[in-house]
Amino acid sequence: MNRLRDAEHDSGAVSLEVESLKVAFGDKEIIHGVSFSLAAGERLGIIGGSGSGKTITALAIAGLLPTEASVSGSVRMNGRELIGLSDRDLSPIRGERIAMVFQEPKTALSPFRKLGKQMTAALALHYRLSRAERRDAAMRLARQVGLKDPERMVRAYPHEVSGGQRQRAAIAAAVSASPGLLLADEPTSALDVTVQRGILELFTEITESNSCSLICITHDIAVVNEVADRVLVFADGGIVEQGTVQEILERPQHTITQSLIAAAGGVA
Ligand SMILES: Nc1ncnc2c1ncn2[C@@H]1O[C@H](COP(=O)(O)OP(=O)(O)OP(=O)(O)O)[C@@H](O)[C@H]1O
Repeated sequence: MNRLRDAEHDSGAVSLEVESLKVAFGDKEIIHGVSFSLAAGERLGIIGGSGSGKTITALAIAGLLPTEASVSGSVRMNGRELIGLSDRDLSPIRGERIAMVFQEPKTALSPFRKLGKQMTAALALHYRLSRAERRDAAMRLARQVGLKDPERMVRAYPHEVSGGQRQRAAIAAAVSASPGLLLADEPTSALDVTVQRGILELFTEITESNSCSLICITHDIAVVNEVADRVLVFADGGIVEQGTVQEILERPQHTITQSLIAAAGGVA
């Protein structure tokens, strides 16, 4: 297990500097020159209505845009420019340092593989693990993400557990190789309200214990209030407002922000 511990020590939250980021599909520009920064260890919320460009911005940072997209501007991770790097140079940087969690863990997890295998897939890719090492790692991850009865969980298939348990397993898979940045896109939208809070608390715990930065995309300002220090408000492919969560909740300037707060039933 020492190699796994080394991997953990090798970790560290990453910082981002995004400047004049533009994304276009053909001649249609979708993201119109977005600039923001993320300090190492910071938790940033990105809110905005449907189609405002939140997901495309996150995918551009993670280098996961479809090939037909064209990107310009600058994304520096820990000071290193990522835009313009070849796929070969980019994939180890982005692949190992950034992990994503999506809305529906059913799509992130294969229905045919046991959760323990899936939680440790990224680790197994980087390290030659014995069966016992991999099992230990799965149990450790299951405990870390608060999966009760980890023995059963690591042997279960996704359809045998609840939606909240699946999302915990997906989070375990995402953080297993100690990323420096976790990008979560609507991570609680598919879950019952009762399990949402537990998952949001898990994000806070995990970013602290793993020394990891967080970008959480959501249309729900109550989610931002739970997990983020600072928030960007997106509309029409650009940032219309940004500030600390408290500033945005107490003094929203833009009508979009005001309507997102109203939609959440006021300040959570
Ligand atoms: N592959 C694509 N080709 C062309 N346009 C695209 C493509 N993917 C996304 N878009 C467009 O980019 C815009 C921004 O989409 P994006 O998914 O970033 O919005 P979003 O803010 O995440 O919204 P939602 O909350 O609905 O997911 C939308 O108008 C969408 O139609």
